[in-house]
Amino acid sequence: MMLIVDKVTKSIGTKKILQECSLNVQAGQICGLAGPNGAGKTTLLNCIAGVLTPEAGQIELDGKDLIHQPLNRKALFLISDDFDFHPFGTIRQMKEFFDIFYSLDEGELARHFNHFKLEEKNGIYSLSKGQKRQVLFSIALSLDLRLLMVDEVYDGLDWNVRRYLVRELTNRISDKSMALLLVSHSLKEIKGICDHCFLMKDQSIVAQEDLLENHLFRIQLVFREECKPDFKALEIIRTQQIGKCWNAIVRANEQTLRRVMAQLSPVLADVQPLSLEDYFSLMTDSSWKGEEEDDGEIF
Ligand SMILES: Nc1ncnc2c1ncn2[C@@H]1O[C@H](COP(=O)(O)OP(=O)(O)OP(=O)(O)O)[C@@H](O)[C@H]1O
Repeated sequence: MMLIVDKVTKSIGTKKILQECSLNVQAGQICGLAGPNGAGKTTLLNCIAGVLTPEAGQIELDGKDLIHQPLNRKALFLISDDFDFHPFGTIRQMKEFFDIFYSLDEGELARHFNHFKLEEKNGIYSLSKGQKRQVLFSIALSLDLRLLMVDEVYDGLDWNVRRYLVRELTNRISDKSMALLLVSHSLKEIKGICDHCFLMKDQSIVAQEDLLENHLFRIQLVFREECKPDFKALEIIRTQQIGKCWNAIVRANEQTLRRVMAQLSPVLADVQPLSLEDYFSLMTDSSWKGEEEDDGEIF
């Protein structure tokens, strides 16, 4: 595992923002990080990047401690959604600022600046929000990184810039030397570029999904009488019982699913493939029970 975030806890003032938050990212992965407003996504990125120091937990990149060894952070870069460089500085000064800590590949940087028609002599104040992001992406793409994190990945960027960045970023990770962790509020955007997605809610990661191997289904079963169906052969993610009706979110092969459902012999059965949007909505809906919240008798 390349990035390991293990049980990270962070408070700001008296408020707990992250509570034993854990996630792992492998080299070559493009991971999305989604979740409701205020869930703690930005705080998590800031803890990984060293902008904030957690009070408990471990963060490692390639087995190297990121919390207490700042130099290990040279292998990562965070494009935050509110980066504010000295307003009277120029693009050149911004480049030189990052060059103090990182080693920029000047040729690569010039290629991106040319593409975006960015001139180093220009003042940061003269740039639009999207152009400021273009500068940061150009710098990030010119570094020798293991992990690039982007908060609000497409914020302020037009469709041509997005297409260019998707191409450049996927090229960069194709040799599996690097990974991406991208925060977005749009699951559509996440599905468009990511191969894995984490869902954050209430200060920690509550679900994750492989977007390439997505075999999620929502099943609805109605029985003659109230009962506790035997779902053992299926990987149950969530269940909800309303009288004689059982709803469940399962991860399964469709054939196995249909066989198990036939064995349960309900009066009525419905199977629907589950979209990521629906899955994450259900994971944030407290009327559904997770396996760990059950009394253990059913599964
Ligand atoms: N400096 C701070 N002082 C106090 N509380 C803070 C501070 N920064 C963040 N918080 C709180 O921490 C929680 C998580 O904030 P964070 O910005 O990490 O969430 P987020 O998931 O990125 O949200 P959004 O999707 O709205 O960008 C929020 O409840 C927020 O109010």
